[in-house]
Amino acid sequence: MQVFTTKAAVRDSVRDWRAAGQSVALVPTMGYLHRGHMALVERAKAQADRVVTSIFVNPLQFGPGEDLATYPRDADRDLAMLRDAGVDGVFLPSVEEVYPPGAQTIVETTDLARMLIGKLRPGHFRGVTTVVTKLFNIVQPDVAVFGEKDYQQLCIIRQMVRDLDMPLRIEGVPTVREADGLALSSRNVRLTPEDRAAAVILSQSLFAAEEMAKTGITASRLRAWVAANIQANPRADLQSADIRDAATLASISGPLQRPAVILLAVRFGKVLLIDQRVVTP
Ligand SMILES: Nc1ncnc2c1ncn2[C@@H]1O[C@H](COP(=O)(O)OP(=O)(O)OP(=O)(O)O)[C@@H](O)[C@H]1O
Ligand SMILES: CC(C)(CO)[C@@H](O)C(=O)[O-]
Ligand code: BAL
Repeated sequence: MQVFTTKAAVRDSVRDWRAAGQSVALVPTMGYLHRGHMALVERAKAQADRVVTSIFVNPLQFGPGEDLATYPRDADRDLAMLRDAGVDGVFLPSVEEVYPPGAQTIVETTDLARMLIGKLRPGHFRGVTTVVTKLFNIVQPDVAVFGEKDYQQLCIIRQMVRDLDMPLRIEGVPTVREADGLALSSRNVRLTPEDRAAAVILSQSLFAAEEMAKTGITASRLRAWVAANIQANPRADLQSADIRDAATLASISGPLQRPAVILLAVRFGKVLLIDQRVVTP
């Protein structure tokens, strides 16, 4: 496995692979890897001859007062996991390598980036789409793999690729969960034991809502039930609970007619957890 710290180094290797007729998949991450990330790597391996994983905690997607400084990091452990998984290259750049002084250009989807998590974290998705565009341009993959856990992020990236005619395919991978249902997330390690136990309320609410969706309940009632179920837990500080069209993220309120996605953002102490579930009528 090669570890690249510069854009030039990753480009050189990708050029050699391409010259040998090989296809390339990219798995962008912020590191502190877990089984969810490894599911993305497995999907990438099934989609291309070569797999590059990037590890970069992107300052541009963190707002003032967010957890950039305390975001969990362990590059050695990450590299060992990626080597064991048979990844070909890891792009592990410094902030200066990605953002040389004087950069001015941003990439932004308009409507999709302002709703939901975009309201809770203003500017967050502009940081994501800007860095993801840069990663796509640096690595030039045939396919890039993202998790459905960050559902809005996945929708925004698909929209960006369509809107800007980016020449690659986007693959989404279902959320990998702990045995009790909690979605794996790098931030889970920052939960206190009490909050870790309480955090199961997200997936429990989503799984219950999935069953309720089959009974003809309206979208507004389902949203209200999920919100109330989470608010009944004294440790959970509900930030948002929404039900949207699964394909477009448009608001819905009446009887469910198409697949819908329930999107949750809940704070436990200082830790913001998100989760989602697509439900079908
Ligand atoms: N439990 C999971 N199952 C599948 N994919 C996941 C899971 N968790 C994260 N991913 C995906 O991994 C990629 C990198 O995400 P990231 O490095 O931010 O990890 P994370 O665990 O979501 O961290 P955090 O939510 O704490 O920022 C994203 O495409 C994300 O959707
Ligand atoms: C896609 C991403 C790697 C961009 O920094 C990040 O938002 C993430 O880890 O989901
Ligand atoms: N997985 C999304 C990255 C972030 O929370 O900033």
